[in-house]
Amino acid sequence: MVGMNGTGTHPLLLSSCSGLLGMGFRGGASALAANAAVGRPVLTTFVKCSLAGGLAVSGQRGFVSLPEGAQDIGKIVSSASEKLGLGDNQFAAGGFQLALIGGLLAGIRVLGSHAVEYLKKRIVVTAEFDSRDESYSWILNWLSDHPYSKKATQFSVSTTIARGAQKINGEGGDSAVTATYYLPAPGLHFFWYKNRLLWVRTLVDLINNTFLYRERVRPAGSTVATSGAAVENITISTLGRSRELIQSLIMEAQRKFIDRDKARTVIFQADQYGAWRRTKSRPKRPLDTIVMDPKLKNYIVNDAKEFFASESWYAERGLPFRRGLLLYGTPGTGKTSFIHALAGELGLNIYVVNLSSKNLTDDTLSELVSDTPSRCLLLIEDVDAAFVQRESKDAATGITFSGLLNSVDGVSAQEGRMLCMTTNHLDRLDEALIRPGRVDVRARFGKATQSQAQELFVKFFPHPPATPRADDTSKAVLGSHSNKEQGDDSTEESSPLLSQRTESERRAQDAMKQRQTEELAAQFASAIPDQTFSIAQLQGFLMGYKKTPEMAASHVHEFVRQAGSAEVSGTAKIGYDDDEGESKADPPPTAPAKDDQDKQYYWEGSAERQHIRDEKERERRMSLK
Ligand SMILES: Nc1ncnc2c1ncn2[C@@H]1O[C@H](COP(=O)(O)OP(=O)(O)OP(=O)(O)O)[C@@H](O)[C@H]1O
Repeated sequence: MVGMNGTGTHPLLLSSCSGLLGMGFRGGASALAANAAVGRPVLTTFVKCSLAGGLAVSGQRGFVSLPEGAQDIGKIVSSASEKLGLGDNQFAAGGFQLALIGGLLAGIRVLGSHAVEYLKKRIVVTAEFDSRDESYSWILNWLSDHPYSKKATQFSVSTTIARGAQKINGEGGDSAVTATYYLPAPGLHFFWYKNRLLWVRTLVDLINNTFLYRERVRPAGSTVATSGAAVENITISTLGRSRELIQSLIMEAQRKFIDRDKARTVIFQADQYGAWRRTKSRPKRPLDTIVMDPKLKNYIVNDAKEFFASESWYAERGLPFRRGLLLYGTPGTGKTSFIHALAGELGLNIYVVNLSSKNLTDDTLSELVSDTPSRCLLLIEDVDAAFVQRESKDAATGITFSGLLNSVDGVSAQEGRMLCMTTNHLDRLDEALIRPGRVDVRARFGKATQSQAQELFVKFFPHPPATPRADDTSKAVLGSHSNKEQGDDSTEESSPLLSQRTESERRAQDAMKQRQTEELAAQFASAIPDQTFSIAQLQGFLMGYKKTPEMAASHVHEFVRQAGSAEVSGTAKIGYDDDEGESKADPPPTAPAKDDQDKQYYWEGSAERQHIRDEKERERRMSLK
């Protein structure tokens, strides 16, 4: 293509060299800068410019034969250089020409990319989702449900739906199998939504500079310490100028995500970076699974409901829209369980602060509290754990008592949240922490009364529902079919009668079982000394007899005699419950001597224990059959 001249000096080389020297250097530099700005390999552009410049000049001077357009450019460029008086100086002229052409091309390129951007904005609607925002989870969840993700040949498998550093671990699966999400693999994906073509893409990985379409950028303002949390972006685009389609997609995704959590209580905890992290979600715990004084239960629930419904009442009086609840009492009496049930009843999520965390400082605590959503339960468990009165219990705890007070009701504290604190030692708390305004309701959770023990038993062994089961109805229908097949004409009339009889028999059976359970519950409760055992202890005992209420009722004396020994209940705990708290029980009549306790397995070899174990073993074998 490129011709050679007879003088031995290659004009193209001459032109390129002169481009680097003299005036051309500046032009080349600006071309380089322009090209760097558009993100293209600079060297390639430089070579292209040099070639074009060289070719144009060479064409003008007759060294090579060039297409007409290029020759015209060459003519314009050389006439311009002649006008500037550079015609005689081959180096200067070549450099000038190169700079002019390079600049021209770079200008065209920049203009071109701006034009493309402009056109894109005019004809493409794009929504961007950042993994630091909750909307990112909506979109991932939506994408994982979209038929495209189920059919895509390139897909990612995940047991989490990530939101920044937050993971939603395997929720939705049963206990044995973790839930799995299928997501389109990183890259560009096209799919249909409401008969319109959409495309989703994640952007270039800036850290590794690889072509992954996945953008990982350091969160704005983050320090090196927080750089572990990479940020990802997803964009969804469609042709057109109306945002309606994408907005409806976002709303659908949001609804789906919220529906997914509707029957669950989501629990957030502070991570080491001082940000809330979604740790788990649980099915909502019904309030009636909590065994406690019904008056107290209703009082707290109604108080909380009233609080969340009276935002304007607080605003009118200039009062901070906050409420504090303190639950105190012996371990295992249901304080935490009640807060979970309360959150379920109110449809709120729980944000848990662990005051003993070494990463927590006054600043992070204050940030965390102000970052809670406007409606939530903020839970501080074992609030006595970090402080004894005003003194920090553990030097490693990064918060001070005044930091805690400021966080819970300082100016930056979020409005609309209910602060729930639990403690086993009310007496260890500083009055300032629990003064009215910070704590509005105090509730004591005591050990089980006899009637609570009875209630627990009935709840633990629920009597079967009195409604007909689906399989029985189908059995009746099946019966009518098989009789028909056998040519029995009377079946059509007798089938409803049959099902009616089955139904009334079942009701009678259910009623009998219910009576039996209640009798056993009464028997169980009568053996339990009042306010001696926590519900958790009683529940632990019942766990040993999950399917045999009769045995639970008959062995309860043993349990009481051994003062709540978990061995009797079949759990792993060994020895006596050493809760000195509020126990009003007399020392257990057959309590072993201290020496025996030290041996731990003092009951080994006892004939009675052996009998119980044999019975349990027999039961276990029966259940396996
Ligand atoms: N009043 C109760 N009603 C129903 N279940 C209860 C009750 N009290 C305790 N339990 C059961 O006992 C276990 C422990 O309860 P929970 O953690 O709520 O007690 P807690 O008072 O918060 O204890 P701690 O002070 O040690 O944190 C849970 O499995 C819970 O279901």
